[in-house]
Amino acid sequence: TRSTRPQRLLKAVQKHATRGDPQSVISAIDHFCRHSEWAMNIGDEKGSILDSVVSEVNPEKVLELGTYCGYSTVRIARLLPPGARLITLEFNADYAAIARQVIIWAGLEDKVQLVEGASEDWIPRMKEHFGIETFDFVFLDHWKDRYLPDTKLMEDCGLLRKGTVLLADNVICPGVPDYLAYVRNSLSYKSCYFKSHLEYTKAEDGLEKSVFLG
Ligand SMILES: O=C(NCCCCc1cc2cnccc2s1)c1cc(-c2ccc(F)cc2)cc(O)c1O
Ligand SMILES: [Mg+2]
Repeated sequence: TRSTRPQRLLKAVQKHATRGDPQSVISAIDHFCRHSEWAMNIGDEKGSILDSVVSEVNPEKVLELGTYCGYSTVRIARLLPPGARLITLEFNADYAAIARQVIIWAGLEDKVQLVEGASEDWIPRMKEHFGIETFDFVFLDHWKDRYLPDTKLMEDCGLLRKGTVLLADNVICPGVPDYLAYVRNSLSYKSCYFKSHLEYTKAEDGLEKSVFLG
């Protein structure tokens, strides 16, 4: 039967990228998505903003909600200091299988723990299952109607500390209006918007960076 888009994306990585070279994996995926088939990776333009925020935070403990093919996982993990850890949640088992192989091709498997399942099931288990106290950086890129409930769930589970940085993708397209209203109006967050474009297109999109104030 016909291959899936993530399978074709992985083939492009294995054909054009150099094993152990994260930048070549990033470039191969961006080339595939720009010249062959669009896919919902954060992309190179928003990806550069992600890189700058990750470099500024220099996190030890990272949570990514929404792995997809592992593009942003590789972008983040390649910037982490030795000993830092990234936990990434993916709901779709087929996407997770592709992402595992992309992460291995990039040579970043030692920094990344990919977990299959729903955020609402795993967030309450982070402490006892992964020995996590709090996260330094959280990247939200999963179901857009889960950004707000999962942020409140992370607050309630004590997973955020003074200074934890949340970075949310797609705050314009597809859009997360309830989440934006919350982080921009809550006294517990200092929030700012990074205007950009929907991956590989001219449509407006952007990232919202929100610092938890405790
Ligand atoms: O849906 C998007 N991402 C979410 C898929 C995640 C499913 C998961 C749920 C879940 C639950 N628990 C744990 C892990 C996970 S992973 C998405 C969509 C577009 C887009 C698509 C069409 C379009 F015309 C314009 C934009 C662009 C983007 O950048 C996206 O990120
Ligand atoms: Mg996204």
